Amino acid sequence: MARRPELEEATPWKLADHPRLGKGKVVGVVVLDGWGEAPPDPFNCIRVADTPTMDALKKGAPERWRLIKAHGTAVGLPTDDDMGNSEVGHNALGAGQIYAQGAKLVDLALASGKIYEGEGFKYIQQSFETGTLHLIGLLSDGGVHSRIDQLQLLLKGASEHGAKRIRVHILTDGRDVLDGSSVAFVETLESDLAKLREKGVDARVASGGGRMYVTMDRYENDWQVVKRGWDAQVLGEAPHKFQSALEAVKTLREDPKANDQYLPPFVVVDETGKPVGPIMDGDAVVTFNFRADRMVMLAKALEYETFDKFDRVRFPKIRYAGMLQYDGELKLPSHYLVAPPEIERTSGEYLAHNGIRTYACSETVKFGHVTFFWNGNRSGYFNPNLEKYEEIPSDIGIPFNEQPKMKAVEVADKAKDAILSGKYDQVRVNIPNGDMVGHTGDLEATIIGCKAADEAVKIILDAIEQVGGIFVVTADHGNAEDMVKRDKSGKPVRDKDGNVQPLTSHTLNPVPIAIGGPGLASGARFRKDLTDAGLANVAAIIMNLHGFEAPDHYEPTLIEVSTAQYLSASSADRTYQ
Ligand SMILES: O=C(O)[C@H](O)COP(=O)(O)O
Ligand SMILES: [Mn+2]
Ligand SMILES: [Mn+2]
Repeated sequence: MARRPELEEATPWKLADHPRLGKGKVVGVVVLDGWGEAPPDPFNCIRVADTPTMDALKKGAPERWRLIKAHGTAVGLPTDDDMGNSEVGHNALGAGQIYAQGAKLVDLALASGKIYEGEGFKYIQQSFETGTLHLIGLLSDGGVHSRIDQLQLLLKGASEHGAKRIRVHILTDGRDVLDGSSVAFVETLESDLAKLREKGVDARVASGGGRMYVTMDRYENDWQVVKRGWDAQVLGEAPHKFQSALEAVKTLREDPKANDQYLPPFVVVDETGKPVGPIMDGDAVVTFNFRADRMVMLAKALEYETFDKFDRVRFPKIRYAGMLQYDGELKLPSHYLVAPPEIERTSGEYLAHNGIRTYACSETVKFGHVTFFWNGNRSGYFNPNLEKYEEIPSDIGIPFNEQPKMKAVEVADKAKDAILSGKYDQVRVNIPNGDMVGHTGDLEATIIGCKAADEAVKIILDAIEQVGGIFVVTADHGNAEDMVKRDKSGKPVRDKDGNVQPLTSHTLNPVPIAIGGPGLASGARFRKDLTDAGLANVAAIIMNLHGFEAPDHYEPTLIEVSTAQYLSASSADRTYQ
């Protein structure tokens, strides 16, 4: 969606009072990451897990529980075949509006050719005569952080616009796509690069590694991840050396414990053992991921003159552009190929203008989700006097199936303290387990993670009960509710030995939303219409619960307040209402 400057002028920041819902109640907002709704099934870890709190919300108060869409066009993705993800999910939850997201904007810019006319491309183009163009990013068709078809178009377009020497630095996926799919993606890329070579462009893969071990850390959880990538991409140094990327990925996958997400770093070398593509002075670099969170750290390393997160050894003088600008507040990177969605007038900004005091918390791996993504990809506060964001350090250097409870209870305890403190009107958290453990593909661990997430919800709901507050519990997209690769009819795919393949990715499923708490007016319930509603409708709900009407340009609220002070579920059934 285009920038709408008219909003700045015409729309006041002051929100109208809600005619029926009062002010002054603490509102607890819980986002369960990767918690979708699907029928019971042995591969639905949420249904298998013991989740009494979430079950009570669903069964206890049917007028206050419903499903909302969390994927595809409902969250601004190109098609309804696109699974949801945290960036678009939290953007929609926080912004209350549906914006065409990075994936779509890049598609449009590539299709129209406008990408090559923009400032970002013209900037890197200045290096093409004498330097190399390096493309760094996630190699898959997951559509969450990047897409291989966009990389293919960019390779073609860049060579047609003057790039003579191109080096691709790949990050293998296995998280948004099936583990093991890296080999086929490398084959596709190698074949494209071979075609470019036939046309006289010196194009090769120069380095690689698994996304979770090389480069794609987020929220400064572990800079060593970025350093491993830097050493391979910039310095041409890695523990593994191969003469081609295909040989690299095939060989590294021979290790029985190998996993695309965690492949070790490698560099591609020539016959003499020399790396074929370290990043040098005078080169151009593009990070081709459109999603921000896992590219910001590398962007800082590539762009910031002063940098102390690890020893860069060499800081090449390059022309660097992101596929998008990843951080609107930091203006990072300063050059980019496609303008990001200008997510404006988020609920956080509105509520800050209306005096709402907000506390937000998660553990490191999801901290930016309830702050940065929630606020439309802006870091920092709208009003530091009204907001406090707190981060619980995540475990470092272990896959989350080894610690599936993660910091769920710690995050919930922080939220509880914030709720009981009387200092905040909104207490917002992200509970990561369903998603982070779900991405490991480990069913047993995911079941433990879902139980822990449910316990965290209970801690928060109990605190809300204690202060007479209101809660909203929802999720950003599915993951843990479907953990197996399925055929078109929905049956798990089994190999000849009867084994299934774990599904590590998100899903297309809707997510639940529940409202309640002693502070919620007794006639408040979900409307029966708007059956197609999605995550973007949640911001209006939250504004209502703070006693405000949502602005007209927001997706509509899903709440109505009936005059008959009656809810059909018997209160005996209701643990929370
Ligand atoms: O970055 C990741 O971990 C995955 O690609 C997507 O997961 P998220 O959208 O839940 O962060
Ligand atoms: Mn998520
Ligand atoms: Mn996820």
